[in-house]
Amino acid sequence: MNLKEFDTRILRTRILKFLQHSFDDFYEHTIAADKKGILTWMSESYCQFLGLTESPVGKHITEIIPNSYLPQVIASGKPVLLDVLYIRNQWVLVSAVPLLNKQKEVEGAFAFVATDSPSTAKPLLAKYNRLQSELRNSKHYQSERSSRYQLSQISGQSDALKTVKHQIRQAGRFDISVLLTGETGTGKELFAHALHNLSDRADKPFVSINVAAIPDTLIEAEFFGVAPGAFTGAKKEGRPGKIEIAQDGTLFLDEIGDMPLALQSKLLRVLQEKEFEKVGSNEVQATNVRIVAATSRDLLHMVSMGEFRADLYYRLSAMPIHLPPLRERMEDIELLSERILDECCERLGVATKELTVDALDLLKSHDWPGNVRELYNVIERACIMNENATQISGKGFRDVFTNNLIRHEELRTPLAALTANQQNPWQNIGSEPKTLKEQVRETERQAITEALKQASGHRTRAAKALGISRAALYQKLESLQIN
Ligand SMILES: Nc1ncnc2c1ncn2[C@@H]1O[C@H](COP(=O)(O)OP(=O)(O)OP(=O)(O)O)[C@@H](O)[C@H]1O
Repeated sequence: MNLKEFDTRILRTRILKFLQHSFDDFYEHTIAADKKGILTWMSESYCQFLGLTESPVGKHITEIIPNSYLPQVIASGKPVLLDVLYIRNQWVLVSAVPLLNKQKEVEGAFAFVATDSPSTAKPLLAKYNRLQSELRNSKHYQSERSSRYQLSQISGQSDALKTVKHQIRQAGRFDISVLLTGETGTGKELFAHALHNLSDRADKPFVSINVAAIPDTLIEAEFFGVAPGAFTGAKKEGRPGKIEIAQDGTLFLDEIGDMPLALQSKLLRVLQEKEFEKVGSNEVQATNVRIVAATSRDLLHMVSMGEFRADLYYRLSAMPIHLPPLRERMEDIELLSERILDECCERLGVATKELTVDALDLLKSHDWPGNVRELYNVIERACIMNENATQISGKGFRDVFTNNLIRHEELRTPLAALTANQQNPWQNIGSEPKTLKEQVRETERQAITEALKQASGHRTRAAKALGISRAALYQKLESLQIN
């Protein structure tokens, strides 16, 4: 062996040693299977992670991990150098390599798995989860014309909720207008989606429009669309309105109580005559949409005050369905909380958790003025505050409630809030320097979140406290992706 060959051998040995140590540090679990996919090895830590009480050796890999990469690696003979896999409610990092004999035939495969190795896997997985949630959000925007929720996805077993589900199923069978009423955060939008999915229009568009979020000056164009060259500055080719986009499907009008009177008469025409005209056009267009409207306001009272057209009210409420507030269906808290907890852990990329008995008792004893939305926010906050815990106890929620109260006080004395923030503006955000734009976004997000909490999720009150219009608040909620 010449000197050069000797150097190369030493170098290779060193590299292999280094790799071995890196794998030990980085990957916590290992698993191997033969060429038929029968498990020949699984590290004890992996067995524990998977919750196995006996050795899986001798079983087919897919019996233990149905979505494992090993069968694919065995079949192709090609490695999966680094990928993610969803196991036991969390994402893990996986590297899988084929084991080849001298003839380069596949003898089996070996995989390394990292779950929450603090140095490498955690930041990577956290980033992956963040990207996933951004992707989900962007898909949500892309698919705003499709309906996302089924009735079965709406949690709750209380009699009150069962009655609502029954009414929604009934309404799904008839092509009539439906008016969903109920306090803020009771799930009106969720039920509107479910209703659409149950109807004959399910494979047609579901288009949602939040009447309160659109300034009065723009609402007509948003609703009916704009004719080509309708006015200076308008697009040459014009643009369709939501009514046209929802053709043959469902048009969901959220916060219908905020619809200006002038538009109310035009909507009545849509309902009665099934026709409309675009802004800047006299051409009458036929339409076929089902209208589902929702409001948290007392529309009948508005009718008596002359703020809402009586004829429109009766047209819209061919089938009125009232959603009960959470405090009237406390039996649903447990199911709802568990579902929301799982969802939050997955979305935030934190360890999966369960709720202790005293945590559930505490949640059941709260009044929930902000309904399910408030419950969602409280659980989300508890998840963040107990990021690495496997349980959230009553104390965990008491901390959230206390924290909310303190921050509400801060909000009432803006100077105090300002001073507190100036002392350590990034205490909850991390230590990396942020651009001015990010800082402004974060400050806005905090102020809006707190205002909503203080107003128990009531958006009109929150907008008032923040000194902005409802429409501006809705735009911020959307751009800052606040639930
Ligand atoms: N039964 C439920 N199961 C699961 N999540 C729910 C349920 N009801 C409401 N939510 C959640 O609560 C939040 C508020 O729901 P939604 O927006 O449908 O309420 P809303 O009555 O339309 O509120 P607003 O009147 O303020 O627009 C959403 O995050 C929704 O996913």
